[in-house]
Amino acid sequence: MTYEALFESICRKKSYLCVGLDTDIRKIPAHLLKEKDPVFEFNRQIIDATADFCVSYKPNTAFYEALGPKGWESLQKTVEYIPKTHFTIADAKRGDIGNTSGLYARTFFDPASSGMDFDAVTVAPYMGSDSVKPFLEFENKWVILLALTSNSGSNDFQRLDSEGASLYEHVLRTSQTWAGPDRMMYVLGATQASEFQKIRTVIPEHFMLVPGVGAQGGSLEEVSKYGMNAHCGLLVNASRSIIYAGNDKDFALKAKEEASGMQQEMEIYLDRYCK
Ligand SMILES: O=c1ccn([C@@H]2O[C@H](COP(=O)(O)O)[C@@H](O)[C@H]2O)c(=O)[nH]1
Repeated sequence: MTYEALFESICRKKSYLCVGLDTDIRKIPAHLLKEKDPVFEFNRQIIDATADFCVSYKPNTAFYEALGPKGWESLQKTVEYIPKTHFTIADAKRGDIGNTSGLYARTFFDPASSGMDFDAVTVAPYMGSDSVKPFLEFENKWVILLALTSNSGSNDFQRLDSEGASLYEHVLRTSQTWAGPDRMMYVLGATQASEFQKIRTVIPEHFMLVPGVGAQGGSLEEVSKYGMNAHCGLLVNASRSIIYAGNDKDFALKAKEEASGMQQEMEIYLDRYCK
Protein backbone atom coordinates (compact mmCIF):
# COMPACT_ATOMS: atom_id res chain seq x y z
CA MET A 1 0.00 0.00 0.00
CA THR A 2 1.28 3.47 -0.85
CA TYR A 3 1.48 6.52 1.45
CA GLU A 4 -1.32 8.15 -0.58
CA ALA A 5 -3.55 5.06 -0.41
CA LEU A 6 -3.07 4.87 3.36
CA PHE A 7 -3.98 8.54 3.80
CA GLU A 8 -6.99 8.09 1.51
CA SER A 9 -8.15 5.16 3.62
CA ILE A 10 -7.76 7.23 6.81
CA CYS A 11 -9.82 10.07 5.33
CA ARG A 12 -12.53 7.72 4.07
CA LYS A 13 -12.86 5.78 7.33
CA LYS A 14 -12.17 8.83 9.56
CA SER A 15 -9.94 6.53 11.52
CA TYR A 16 -6.25 5.91 12.11
CA LEU A 17 -6.85 2.88 14.28
CA CYS A 18 -4.64 -0.18 14.02
CA VAL A 19 -6.12 -3.21 15.76
CA GLY A 20 -3.46 -5.37 17.36
CA LEU A 21 -4.10 -9.08 16.84
CA ASP A 22 -2.15 -10.23 19.88
CA THR A 23 -4.15 -13.38 20.15
CA ASP A 24 -3.18 -15.42 23.18
CA ILE A 25 -4.69 -18.90 23.06
CA ARG A 26 -4.86 -18.85 26.87
CA LYS A 27 -7.10 -15.77 26.81
CA ILE A 28 -9.61 -16.47 24.07
CA PRO A 29 -13.19 -17.42 25.00
CA ALA A 30 -13.55 -21.06 26.02
CA HIS A 31 -16.24 -21.88 23.45
CA LEU A 32 -13.70 -21.29 20.63
CA LEU A 33 -11.30 -23.95 21.87
CA LYS A 34 -13.38 -26.68 20.21
CA GLU A 35 -12.67 -25.11 16.78
CA LYS A 36 -10.03 -26.68 14.50
CA ASP A 37 -8.00 -23.46 14.59
CA PRO A 38 -9.21 -21.44 17.61
CA VAL A 39 -6.70 -18.61 17.08
CA PHE A 40 -7.76 -18.06 13.48
CA GLU A 41 -11.45 -18.33 14.37
CA PHE A 42 -10.99 -15.68 17.07
CA ASN A 43 -9.14 -13.40 14.63
CA ARG A 44 -11.71 -13.95 11.89
CA GLN A 45 -14.52 -12.81 14.16
CA ILE A 46 -12.48 -9.85 15.50
CA ILE A 47 -11.64 -8.75 11.93
CA ASP A 48 -15.26 -9.04 10.79
CA ALA A 49 -16.37 -6.98 13.79
CA THR A 50 -13.75 -4.22 13.61
CA ALA A 51 -12.86 -3.78 9.91
CA ASP A 52 -15.23 -0.83 9.45
CA PHE A 53 -13.57 1.13 12.24
CA CYS A 54 -9.88 0.64 11.55
CA VAL A 55 -7.40 1.06 8.71
CA SER A 56 -4.78 -1.41 9.82
CA TYR A 57 -4.14 -4.69 11.63
CA LYS A 58 -0.97 -5.60 13.49
CA PRO A 59 -0.49 -9.20 14.56
CA ASN A 60 2.43 -9.46 16.96
CA THR A 61 4.24 -12.55 15.69
CA ALA A 62 5.27 -13.66 19.20
CA PHE A 63 1.73 -14.81 19.93
CA TYR A 64 1.82 -17.11 16.90
CA GLU A 65 5.45 -18.23 17.03
CA ALA A 66 4.89 -19.46 20.60
CA LEU A 67 2.51 -22.09 19.21
CA GLY A 68 5.00 -23.59 16.74
CA PRO A 69 3.89 -24.68 13.22
CA LYS A 70 0.19 -24.36 14.12
CA GLY A 71 0.76 -20.75 15.14
CA TRP A 72 2.46 -19.91 11.86
CA GLU A 73 -0.47 -21.45 10.03
CA SER A 74 -2.94 -19.33 12.03
CA LEU A 75 -0.85 -16.24 11.22
CA GLN A 76 -0.78 -17.04 7.49
CA LYS A 77 -4.54 -17.58 7.41
CA THR A 78 -5.08 -14.35 9.36
CA VAL A 79 -3.01 -12.17 7.00
CA GLU A 80 -4.78 -13.70 4.04
CA TYR A 81 -8.17 -13.02 5.63
CA ILE A 82 -7.55 -9.32 6.37
CA PRO A 83 -9.24 -7.21 3.65
CA LYS A 84 -6.73 -5.83 1.12
CA THR A 85 -8.00 -2.32 1.96
CA HIS A 86 -6.27 -2.58 5.35
CA PHE A 87 -2.58 -1.95 6.02
CA THR A 88 -1.02 -5.07 7.52
CA ILE A 89 1.92 -4.97 9.92
CA ALA A 90 3.96 -7.94 11.09
CA ASP A 91 5.14 -6.80 14.50
CA ALA A 92 8.20 -9.04 14.52
CA LYS A 93 10.97 -6.61 15.54
CA ARG A 94 13.54 -8.26 13.27
CA GLY A 95 16.99 -7.18 12.03
CA ASP A 96 20.29 -9.08 11.61
CA ILE A 97 23.30 -9.14 9.30
CA GLY A 98 22.29 -8.49 5.70
CA ASN A 99 21.77 -12.00 4.33
CA THR A 100 19.77 -13.04 7.40
CA SER A 101 17.63 -9.88 7.25
CA GLY A 102 16.96 -10.76 3.61
CA LEU A 103 15.39 -14.03 4.76
CA TYR A 104 13.34 -12.27 7.44
CA ALA A 105 12.10 -9.96 4.68
CA ARG A 106 11.08 -12.95 2.54
CA THR A 107 9.25 -14.40 5.54
CA PHE A 108 6.89 -11.44 5.75
CA PHE A 109 6.91 -9.99 2.23
CA ASP A 110 7.17 -12.91 -0.19
CA PRO A 111 4.00 -15.02 -0.33
CA ALA A 112 5.65 -17.44 -2.79
CA SER A 113 8.20 -18.24 -0.11
CA SER A 114 6.28 -18.14 3.16
CA GLY A 115 2.62 -17.71 2.28
CA MET A 116 2.58 -14.27 3.90
CA ASP A 117 2.20 -10.89 2.21
CA PHE A 118 2.32 -8.15 4.84
CA ASP A 119 2.60 -4.46 3.94
CA ALA A 120 5.11 -3.74 6.69
CA VAL A 121 7.37 -5.28 9.29
CA THR A 122 8.76 -3.77 12.47
CA VAL A 123 12.56 -3.75 12.52
CA ALA A 124 15.07 -3.05 15.29
CA PRO A 125 17.63 -0.42 14.17
CA TYR A 126 20.44 -1.48 16.49
CA MET A 127 22.50 -3.37 13.87
CA GLY A 128 22.46 -0.44 11.45
CA SER A 129 21.91 0.22 7.76
CA ASP A 130 22.92 -3.16 6.29
CA SER A 131 20.48 -4.90 8.65
CA VAL A 132 17.57 -2.70 7.52
CA LYS A 133 18.17 -2.25 3.79
CA PRO A 134 17.27 -5.85 2.76
CA PHE A 135 13.70 -5.17 3.90
CA LEU A 136 13.60 -2.12 1.62
CA GLU A 137 14.48 -4.19 -1.45
CA PHE A 138 10.88 -5.38 -1.60
CA GLU A 139 8.85 -2.99 -3.74
CA ASN A 140 5.95 -1.19 -2.05
CA LYS A 141 6.78 -2.73 1.32
CA TRP A 142 7.45 -0.73 4.45
CA VAL A 143 9.93 -0.84 7.30
CA ILE A 144 8.71 0.38 10.67
CA LEU A 145 11.78 1.15 12.71
CA LEU A 146 11.74 1.06 16.50
CA ALA A 147 12.63 4.57 17.70
CA LEU A 148 11.23 5.48 21.14
CA THR A 149 9.26 2.56 22.50
CA SER A 150 6.41 2.63 25.00
CA ASN A 151 8.03 0.59 27.77
CA SER A 152 9.98 1.94 30.77
CA GLY A 153 13.13 0.17 29.53
CA SER A 154 13.20 2.64 26.63
CA ASN A 155 15.20 4.82 29.05
CA ASP A 156 18.03 2.29 29.22
CA PHE A 157 19.45 2.94 25.73
CA GLN A 158 17.07 4.92 23.53
CA ARG A 159 17.48 8.14 25.53
CA LEU A 160 21.24 7.90 26.01
CA ASP A 161 22.96 11.06 24.90
CA SER A 162 25.44 10.82 22.07
CA GLU A 163 26.96 13.97 20.59
CA GLY A 164 24.17 16.18 21.98
CA ALA A 165 21.22 14.06 20.87
CA SER A 166 19.50 10.97 22.21
CA LEU A 167 20.16 7.66 20.53
CA TYR A 168 16.56 7.48 19.28
CA GLU A 169 17.00 10.88 17.63
CA HIS A 170 20.06 9.55 15.78
CA VAL A 171 17.90 6.62 14.64
CA LEU A 172 15.31 9.06 13.25
CA ARG A 173 17.88 11.26 11.51
CA THR A 174 20.25 8.63 10.09
CA SER A 175 17.54 6.25 8.86
CA GLN A 176 16.05 9.01 6.71
CA THR A 177 19.03 8.54 4.39
CA TRP A 178 17.92 4.91 3.82
CA ALA A 179 14.33 5.56 2.68
CA GLY A 180 11.74 8.32 2.62
CA PRO A 181 8.34 8.70 4.29
CA ASP A 182 6.81 6.58 1.51
CA ARG A 183 8.64 3.43 2.71
CA MET A 184 9.60 4.05 6.34
CA MET A 185 7.62 4.60 9.52
CA TYR A 186 8.71 4.75 13.14
CA VAL A 187 7.47 3.12 16.32
CA LEU A 188 6.93 5.84 18.91
CA GLY A 189 5.16 4.82 22.11
CA ALA A 190 1.97 6.61 23.18
CA THR A 191 3.46 6.88 26.65
CA GLN A 192 6.09 9.22 25.14
CA ALA A 193 3.56 11.66 23.61
CA SER A 194 5.06 14.64 25.47
CA GLU A 195 8.06 14.30 23.10
CA PHE A 196 6.03 14.09 19.89
CA GLN A 197 6.14 17.82 19.11
CA LYS A 198 9.93 17.73 19.22
CA ILE A 199 9.99 14.47 17.24
CA ARG A 200 7.81 16.02 14.53
CA THR A 201 10.54 18.60 13.88
CA VAL A 202 12.84 15.71 12.92
CA ILE A 203 10.28 13.62 10.98
CA PRO A 204 7.59 16.07 9.79
CA GLU A 205 6.19 13.79 7.05
CA HIS A 206 6.58 10.23 8.30
CA PHE A 207 3.88 8.02 9.69
CA MET A 208 4.32 7.06 13.31
CA LEU A 209 3.09 3.68 14.52
CA VAL A 210 1.98 4.42 18.06
CA PRO A 211 1.35 1.53 20.46
CA GLY A 212 0.60 2.11 24.14
CA VAL A 213 -2.91 3.55 24.33
CA GLY A 214 -5.50 1.41 26.11
CA ALA A 215 -3.86 -1.21 28.31
CA GLN A 216 -0.58 0.77 28.69
CA GLY A 217 -2.36 4.00 29.62
CA GLY A 218 -1.20 6.37 26.83
CA SER A 219 -3.58 9.18 25.91
CA LEU A 220 -5.13 9.14 22.43
CA GLU A 221 -5.82 12.86 22.66
CA GLU A 222 -2.20 13.75 23.50
CA VAL A 223 -0.84 11.45 20.79
CA SER A 224 -3.17 13.08 18.26
CA LYS A 225 -2.54 16.65 19.41
CA TYR A 226 1.25 16.40 19.34
CA GLY A 227 1.78 13.73 16.68
CA MET A 228 -0.65 14.47 13.87
CA ASN A 229 0.50 16.13 10.65
CA ALA A 230 -1.30 17.26 7.49
CA HIS A 231 -1.52 13.64 6.25
CA CYS A 232 -2.58 12.39 9.67
CA GLY A 233 0.79 10.67 10.00
CA LEU A 234 -0.44 8.36 12.74
CA LEU A 235 -1.43 4.74 13.08
CA VAL A 236 -2.49 4.24 16.68
CA ASN A 237 -2.46 0.64 17.82
CA ALA A 238 -4.65 -0.91 20.50
CA SER A 239 -4.47 -4.64 21.10
CA ARG A 240 -5.69 -5.98 24.45
CA SER A 241 -8.21 -3.19 25.10
CA ILE A 242 -10.04 -4.15 21.90
CA ILE A 243 -9.60 -7.87 21.38
CA TYR A 244 -10.22 -8.77 25.02
CA ALA A 245 -12.95 -6.18 25.66
CA GLY A 246 -15.18 -9.19 26.25
CA ASN A 247 -14.32 -12.81 26.94
CA ASP A 248 -17.57 -14.60 26.38
CA LYS A 249 -19.72 -15.44 23.35
CA ASP A 250 -20.19 -11.70 22.74
CA PHE A 251 -16.43 -11.00 22.52
CA ALA A 252 -16.64 -9.79 18.90
CA LEU A 253 -19.48 -7.40 19.69
CA LYS A 254 -17.53 -5.99 22.63
CA ALA A 255 -14.47 -5.55 20.38
CA LYS A 256 -16.66 -3.80 17.83
CA GLU A 257 -17.99 -1.39 20.48
CA GLU A 258 -14.46 -0.62 21.67
CA ALA A 259 -13.10 -0.08 18.14
CA SER A 260 -16.12 2.05 17.22
CA GLY A 261 -15.58 4.21 20.32
CA MET A 262 -11.95 4.80 19.37
CA GLN A 263 -12.93 5.62 15.77
CA GLN A 264 -15.46 8.20 16.98
CA GLU A 265 -12.81 9.85 19.13
CA MET A 266 -10.35 9.78 16.20
CA GLU A 267 -12.89 11.50 13.95
CA ILE A 268 -12.91 14.45 16.35
CA TYR A 269 -9.10 14.63 16.45
CA LEU A 270 -8.81 14.39 12.65
CA ASP A 271 -11.08 17.45 12.35
CA ARG A 272 -9.15 19.28 15.04
CA TYR A 273 -5.49 18.45 14.38
CA CYS A 274 -5.05 17.15 10.81
CA LYS A 275 -3.74 20.37 9.33
O1 LIG B 1 7.06 0.33 21.91
C1 LIG B 1 6.33 -0.62 21.67
C2 LIG B 1 6.48 -1.43 20.56
C3 LIG B 1 5.59 -2.43 20.34
N1 LIG B 1 4.56 -2.66 21.19
C4 LIG B 1 3.59 -3.73 20.86
O2 LIG B 1 2.32 -3.14 20.60
C5 LIG B 1 1.29 -3.92 21.17
C6 LIG B 1 0.60 -3.17 22.29
O3 LIG B 1 -0.40 -3.95 22.87
P1 LIG B 1 -1.47 -3.38 23.95
O4 LIG B 1 -2.21 -4.59 24.37
O5 LIG B 1 -2.35 -2.38 23.23
O6 LIG B 1 -0.71 -2.76 25.06
C7 LIG B 1 1.96 -5.21 21.61
O7 LIG B 1 1.98 -6.11 20.52
C8 LIG B 1 3.38 -4.78 21.93
O8 LIG B 1 4.31 -5.82 21.81
C9 LIG B 1 4.40 -1.87 22.29
O9 LIG B 1 3.48 -2.05 23.11
N2 LIG B 1 5.30 -0.87 22.51
